[in-house]
Amino acid sequence: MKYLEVAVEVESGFTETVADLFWEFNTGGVSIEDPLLLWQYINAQMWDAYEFPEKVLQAERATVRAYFPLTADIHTLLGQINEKLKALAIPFNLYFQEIDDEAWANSWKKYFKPIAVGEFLIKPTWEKLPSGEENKKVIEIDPGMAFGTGTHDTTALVLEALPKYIAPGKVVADVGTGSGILAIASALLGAEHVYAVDIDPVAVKVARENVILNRLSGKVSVIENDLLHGFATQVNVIIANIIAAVIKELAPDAFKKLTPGGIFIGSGIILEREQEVLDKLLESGFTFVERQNRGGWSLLVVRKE
Ligand SMILES: C[S@@+](CC[C@H](N)C(=O)[O-])C[C@H]1O[C@@H](n2cnc3c(N)ncnc32)[C@H](O)[C@@H]1O
Repeated sequence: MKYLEVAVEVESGFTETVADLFWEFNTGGVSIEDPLLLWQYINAQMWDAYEFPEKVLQAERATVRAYFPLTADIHTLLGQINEKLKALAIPFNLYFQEIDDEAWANSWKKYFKPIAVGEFLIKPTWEKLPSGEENKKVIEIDPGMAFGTGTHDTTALVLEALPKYIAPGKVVADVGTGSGILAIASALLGAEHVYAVDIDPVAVKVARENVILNRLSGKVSVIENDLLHGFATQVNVIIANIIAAVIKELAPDAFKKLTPGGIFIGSGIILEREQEVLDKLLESGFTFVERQNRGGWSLLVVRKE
């Protein structure tokens, strides 16, 4: 299948804003080339400068790329993206080109390096385990065209929170699993079984491959489904890193599908909508446990008493 790659050049501080705008348009994937961020990792000696093209390291501005299926209404979509970018009132340049999906899958690899988040070390399959990180729980990930390399604040917030809520024996549902990263992390923390659910068949395929890569096929089942509709099993923990509106939609059903004492972890909530999502969770019967904020994103944890 052919895709349209839409590339937007902006100042470093605006990459997440542009990425969020692309997610609003339901892109299948976003990649960010940000020279400032690369230099932060290089200066912290986590990554090596020689691994990145000179052109990217010396670039004055960051580039955010997103991918959309090349369908008949692609020109309308491009027009809408252009209008939304103008409304942000920030300087930008917009480029686009047709690509095949293989090129897209590979575009992630250039900038995805091993990264430590909480107790975990997320490692692309093609990289070696860095020395000094041997005591971390290693998650091998090849994100392909699915969301979830661990570098996004919404994923990192969940990875940091998980050890508090997942103990050996727990049964977990990871709704909106993307690359499967949070389901794999839950299994590594000792969950008895994890149901990893995604509505996107591409994410389901990628998550299944990552589960096999981490030798967790017996512990993680990847299911193509819309949220938890028709899902009959009661679970102890539900994780959902999706977006505010979808978490609100999921809240009443999540309450029903948790056992007493069960925990719901919601992420991907923009800060402006945190209270609205929390209100919906409380209205669904949950009690508040904790909130964490980073980079304009909120993570909410609630319990079914
Ligand atoms: C932001 S990504 C999160 C990926 C990964 N869990 C992480 O934390 O990095 C959200 C995922 O939710 C999935 N999704 C969106 N709406 C959904 C729905 N109604 N049911 C199931 N999955 C959904 C998307 O396909 C996408 O893979």
